[in-house]
Parts: sequence; structure tokens; C-alpha cells
Amino acid sequence: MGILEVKNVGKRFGGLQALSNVNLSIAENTVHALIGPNGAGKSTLLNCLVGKLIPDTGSVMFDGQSVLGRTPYEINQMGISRVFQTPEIFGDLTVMENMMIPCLAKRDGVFKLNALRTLGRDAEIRDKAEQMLIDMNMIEKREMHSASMSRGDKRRLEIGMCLAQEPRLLLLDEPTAGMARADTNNTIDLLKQIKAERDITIAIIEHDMHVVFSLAERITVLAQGTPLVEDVPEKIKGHPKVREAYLGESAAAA
Ligand SMILES: Nc1ncnc2c1ncn2[C@@H]1O[C@H](COP(=O)(O)OP(=O)(O)OP(=O)(O)O)[C@@H](O)[C@H]1O
Repeated sequence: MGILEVKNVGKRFGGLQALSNVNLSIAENTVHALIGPNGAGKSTLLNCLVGKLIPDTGSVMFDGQSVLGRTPYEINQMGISRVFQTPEIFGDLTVMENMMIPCLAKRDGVFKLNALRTLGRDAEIRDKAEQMLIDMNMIEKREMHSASMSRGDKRRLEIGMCLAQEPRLLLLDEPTAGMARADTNNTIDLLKQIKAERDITIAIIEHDMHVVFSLAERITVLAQGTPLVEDVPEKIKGHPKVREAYLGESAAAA
């Protein structure tokens, strides 16, 4: 059994069946990519995993426990962290201050922004945040204001902030969207490093096939709200059904 088990999940928005009969099993300590054309339902599915949406049908189990009916905060506490398409960091704060936030949230269960004033004197939190910045190869940027960093560095910080919560499943929603090639390659290297150094499962939604094929051990192709094929990357590459889903029938026949 996988660390994440999705069974028969369906989700409708008014007249649109965005997901139907979605079955997905993600094995522990693997990198599993979810790909598919625009509008295939990838983000909707991710939202169902983190409590942002409640499926109309089916079940979502994480490590044997249902996530359905739990709040995003409770699901996060269960061990699922999500990195959004747009970096969710506090631009006015320094890199170090940003990193202390999830460290405190992990230790104390809650976070209050006014705690930041005294946080610098909290040795345990400071040490943990510093260690995370070392792990993320960002320690020399600790005093920088986050808003002034490159997109790649913002993403690096945000991934580090997720890891500070010590998740068992990290969900990445188009982590390299809008990045220049150099930043994309840095993000690929960072994710490879994270995977090599930690016991962690990574599920990634990504349109950039260079990223997908550099990282994924298994790939599920979603089309029109339903999984079309699931296999190892070598089998997905050039799969006629996948070409058809992306390019349309005429292109697949060409
Ligand atoms: N809150 C919503 N209300 C109504 N329709 C929605 C909502 N969210 C998504 N949809 C629709 O559901 C379908 C699936 O959308 P979703 O964003 O999950 O696709 P996606 O595979 O993530 O696409 P993309 O790769 O473009 O991000 C689309 O037709 C979208 O317009």
C-alpha cells in the first residue's frame, strides 16, 4: 500500500465533472509526477489532497488515515506540505525570519506574527532555522530581504520552509513555472538533493517535461479528469495515449 491512496475520487464544479474515478497510489519515498494537458484536473486533485477542496465521491488516505473532513492545517500536521505555484513567503521579512516561522509552527503548533520580535532570542528556533538554511545552501543569504531574491531563490526558500515542518509527503505544484532555465536546473538539483538526504515522498505537478523526466520515478497522466496511464518514465515517453492526450488525435496518428 502507498503512503497516499486515492480511491474513486470525483469532483464536480457545476456542470463540469473536473475529476471522475481517480485512483492513485503513491509509494513511500518515491518521486511521483502528475502530468496532463491544461484543465486535466491536476490542481483540483492536489486541492482534494490538502483539504482545500472536498471531493464529492471517493476516499483519500494518507498513511492509513483519511484526510477527508480535515482542515488544511490538520492535514499539514499529519505530514503533508504543499509548495504553491507562486512562492508563499513574506517579502518584507529576511530569509532567516521567514525560515523561523515554520520552525516555530512545527514546535508550538501555532504561529503569531508578533512572535517574530522575540524569535531571534529563541536559540532552539534560531538553530533549527540556521540548519535549514545550511541544508538549502542559503545561509549566506540569511539577512537578505526575501522580496529582492531571484525566483529560483524564493522557491528554494519556500521549499526549505516546507521541509522545516518535517513533512513525509511534499506536494509541488509546478515548482519551476515561470523560471529561467538556470533556476529550473537549480531547482531540479535541489529536489534531487532533498530526495537523496531525506526519507520523503514527493508528488509533483509539472508541465516542463525536462523537470518531470529528470526527477520522476513514476508518472500518472491525467486527461479530462481521469488517469489515462501510469507507468515508469521510459514507458510514458512516446506512449501513444499520452501523445493523443497532449496533441489531439490527428497529431497522434501523424
Ligand atoms: N473552483 C472552480 N470552479 C469551477 N471550475 C473549476 C474550478 N477549479 C477548476 N475548475 C475547472 O476544472 C477543470 C480542471 O482544472 P484544474 O485547474 O484542476 O486543471 P489542471 O490540470 O491543473 O490545469 P493547468 O495545467 O492548466 O493548471 C478546468 O476545466 C477548470 O476550469
